[in-house]
Amino acid sequence: MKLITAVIKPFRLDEVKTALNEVGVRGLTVTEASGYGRQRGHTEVYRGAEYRIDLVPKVRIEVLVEDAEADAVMDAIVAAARTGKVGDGKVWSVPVETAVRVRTGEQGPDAV
Ligand SMILES: Nc1ncnc2c1ncn2[C@@H]1O[C@H](COP(=O)(O)OP(=O)(O)OP(=O)(O)O)[C@@H](O)[C@H]1O
Repeated sequence: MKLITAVIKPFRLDEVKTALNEVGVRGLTVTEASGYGRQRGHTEVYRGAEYRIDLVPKVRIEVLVEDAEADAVMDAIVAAARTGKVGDGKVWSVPVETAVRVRTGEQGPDAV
């Protein structure tokens, strides 16, 4: 299994959710976040306000997937989140040792 984490612009969330649904993702977690990337010296605009050398509002998406799904899920997030402008975000994945579905006790890929 892999845990895919994406930090994206909040206004792209609906597009990303739709794209994830289309590639068969069954669950996800969304959290409000803030941060900056390497362009911190540049100005980023969010809801008409300019943020410069400050933490810019983002959303973090976490998706637990089977290994075979990981590439397609990452590609879907990148394509749906991209505007081509600074601050579009970042997507990464890490290996996951185990997962458990609380209701049934299923473990491993069956729990995804
Ligand atoms: N190295 C990092 N570690 C953790 N979070 C990061 C990192 N880089 C970026 N982020 C998170 O991703 C958000 C979006 O990053 P951003 O798109 O600005 O990254 P970037 O790689 O500098 O790309 P760009 O040059 O297009 O701005 C940041 O606000 C921050 O929350």
